[in-house]
Amino acid sequence: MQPTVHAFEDNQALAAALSARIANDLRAAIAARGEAWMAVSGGSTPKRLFERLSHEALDWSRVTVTLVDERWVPDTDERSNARLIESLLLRHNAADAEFVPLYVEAATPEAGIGEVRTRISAMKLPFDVVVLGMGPDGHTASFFPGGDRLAEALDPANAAQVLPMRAPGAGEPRITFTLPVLLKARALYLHIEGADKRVVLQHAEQSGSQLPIASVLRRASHLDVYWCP
Ligand SMILES: O=C(O)[C@H](O)[C@@H](O)[C@H](O)[C@H](O)COP(=O)(O)O
Repeated sequence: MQPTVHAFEDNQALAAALSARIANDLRAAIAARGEAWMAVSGGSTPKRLFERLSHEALDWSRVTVTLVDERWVPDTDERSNARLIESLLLRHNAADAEFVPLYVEAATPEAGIGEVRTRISAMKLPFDVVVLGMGPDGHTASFFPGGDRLAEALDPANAAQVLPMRAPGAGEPRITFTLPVLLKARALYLHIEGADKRVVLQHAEQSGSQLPIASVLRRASHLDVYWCP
C-alpha cells in the first residue's frame, strides 16, 4: 500500500491540519454511532498536535482517548505517556473526554496486563482514529526492533489486543496494542517530523524492509502520513 503523504512547512501548520482532520473524524464517529474512540501515541512529536486538538470544538464528552502504547511507569514519571495526555490533550474543550490509561499499579506489564485487558474489553473497537508515531529506529507503537514479543505483536493471526514488550531501545518495559487492532482503525495516521524520519520511512517502503513500521505500510488498507521537516 502506498501511503498518502501530507507534507507541511513546519510543525505548526502540520498540527493545525492534522488536528482539524482528527476533529472531523471524531465528529463523524459521534454523528454515526453516538461516541468516538481514539488511540494516540506518546513521545515528543505530538505535543503541539495535542495542544491544538484540545481546542477543537466537538462534543468531547462522547470521546474516549487511550494510548497506542505506554511505558510501564506511573503517571507521576516524566516518561509517562498518560502524563503527557493529561497535561496537554485533556484540557480546554477536550477536558470532557474520558481517558483510559494502559498503565495499572503493578510491578511489571506482565503482572498488570489482566487488569488492562479488562479495561480494554469495555472499549467499542475498532478505533475511529489511531495516530501512530515512529522512532528513528523504525519502531512504531512499542514494536521495537529486537522486541521480545515483536513477532506476536505483528502477527495477523494473534487475537491478543495488548501485549507487554521489552526491547533494548525501549528504555523501560512497555505495553502496546497489537498491530491487528491498530490496523482496523477507521482512520489511521502516521505523524512524523524531521528529515531523518522521512528517510527511515522511505527505507521502510522498500520491499523486504525488516523495520517494524514496514509491517504497517505493507498491511494497512489506508494510511495518511503527516510530515514536516
Ligand atoms: O511511547 C512512545 O515512545 C511512543 O508511543 C512511540 O511509539 C513514539 O511514537 C515514537 O517513539 C516516536 O517518539 P518521538 O515522538 O519522541 O520521536
